[in-house]
Parts: sequence; C-alpha cells; structure tokens
Amino acid sequence: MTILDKIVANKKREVAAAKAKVSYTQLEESEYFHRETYSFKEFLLDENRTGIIAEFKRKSPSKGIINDQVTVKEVTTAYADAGASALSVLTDRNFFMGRKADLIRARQLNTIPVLRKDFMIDEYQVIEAKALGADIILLIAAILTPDEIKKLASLAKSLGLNVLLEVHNLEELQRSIDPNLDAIGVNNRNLADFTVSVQTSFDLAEHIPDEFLKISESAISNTNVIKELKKAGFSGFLIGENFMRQEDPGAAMREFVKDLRG
Ligand SMILES: O=C(O)c1ccccc1NCC(=O)[C@H](O)[C@H](O)COP(=O)(O)O
Repeated sequence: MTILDKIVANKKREVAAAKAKVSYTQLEESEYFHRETYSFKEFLLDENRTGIIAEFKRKSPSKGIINDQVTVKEVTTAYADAGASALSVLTDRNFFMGRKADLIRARQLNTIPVLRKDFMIDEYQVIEAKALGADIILLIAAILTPDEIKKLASLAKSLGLNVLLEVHNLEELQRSIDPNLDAIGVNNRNLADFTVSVQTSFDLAEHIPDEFLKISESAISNTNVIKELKKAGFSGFLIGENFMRQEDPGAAMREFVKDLRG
C-alpha cells in the first residue's frame, strides 16, 4: 500500500465521520457558504503580487514535523503582506497535522484567495470547503477518475469555487482535462516515492492548454527557478516547506520576495 493509498483510505473514514457529525444543511448555514469567492486568476496575474501560493504546512509524510511552533495568524498574515497571491492551508489532520479550523482562521484574517489543501474524494468535502471559507479546491488526478474530476469540478464551479487540478505526468494530464478547471498544477513531488524534480514542471508545461493557469508545485526553494518557470509559462508557484521550516516563515518569504524582485 502506498502512502497515497493510506491517505485515501483514511480520508474515506474521515469523510464518513464528518457526514455523520455535520449535515449538508448545517454546512449550507455556515456564514461563509454564500460568500462571493476571490478570483484565483485575478490574484495570480496581479503584477503587484508574486504568483506565490504560500502554504501553511506543519508536517508532511515525506519530512515529518516541519514546524509546529507557529500560528496560522502570524504565518498567513505575514505571507499575505509579503505578496502571496494565495494561501494554501492543509486541512488533513492525520498526515499533515492540519485542521479545518486552520482554514477558517486563515479566511477570517486574510483578504486573498485561500486554497483548501486536502485529498478531495467526495462531494461533501467540496461543499465543506465552501463552508470553511475556501476560494480554491485541489483535485489530485492520481486519486480520481476522469468522471470523478468532472463531477467534483462541476460542483465546485456551481458554488463559485476555483478549481486547481494537480498532475504529475502526461498521462494524468491528458486524461483529466476538463472545462471546469481553472488551473493545472504540476506537482514536482512524486507522491508514490517522494522524489522531487522541478524538471517535471518544465517537461509538462508545453502540454498544458493555454486556457488554464499553469502552477508549479513543491520543492521550490530558490528564486532563479521561479524566473525560469515564468519563462516556461507558469504563473503560480506553490511553496510550503521552504518557508515553513524556518523559525519565522513570514520573514523567510519576505526575504525570498526581495530576492525575486531584486
Ligand atoms: O509533502 C508531502 O510529503 C506530501 C506527501 C504526500 C502527498 C502530498 C504531499 N504534499 C502535498 C503538496 O503538494 C505540498 O505540500 C505542496 O506542493 C508544497 O510542497 P513543498 O514546497 O515541497 O513543501
């Protein structure tokens, strides 16, 4: 069983428990359920911002604990001040030490798009994402069929959410493209064996149709890579560990952005 299989098996149990605890009606009564979401595209292409989707990530299966000493408040507000185009907040508890409450907190404190970073396998989670205050959901091609992607993406769009599809290779990309997607993210981390290579983004860039925003995800740790990715057509850069492993992730992002704008 791969780690991804374990995450999905656990997620099925988690979603069943969440459904038993909070009904669809209760989700729809949330203060955020009827809010108008921020446009991912508008923030990513805003030249006053950086294209960086800055992630709040305490722990990961590949690295263990990264940073469990900082708060959502100090980190996400500093990320936004440093020029993040969007925030990514992990809500998976077992494998990433994330919490749904982290997403609510990030929403309360910030006025830029927030991505619910989780393993979406069920329509309930999409509705829940809207209720928690998310603007963007992530669909991971490696764990979904093309029909599931279509169904989840179409539900998300009907709720005003932006949809980011994550792929790791050409086969996943070609079988998963759907008109309801806003952005396609190339994950530079192989989720089966955790090896990382930014070359994956460069290799897939030309295969992503131009109507989708192109995002490069994971293992980005220097600004020269971002400059090269921009030349290859990427407008979004998802960065987690590079900032979160520092004592002050917000300050780390500020320095990074200074260098990027250099
Ligand atoms: O990060 C992991 O170890 C991981 C393992 C299994 C599934 C997903 C995983 N990460 C999710 C992500 O996509 C990253 O958190 C995100 O792209 C940021 O990556 P990084 O900048 O390398 O922290």
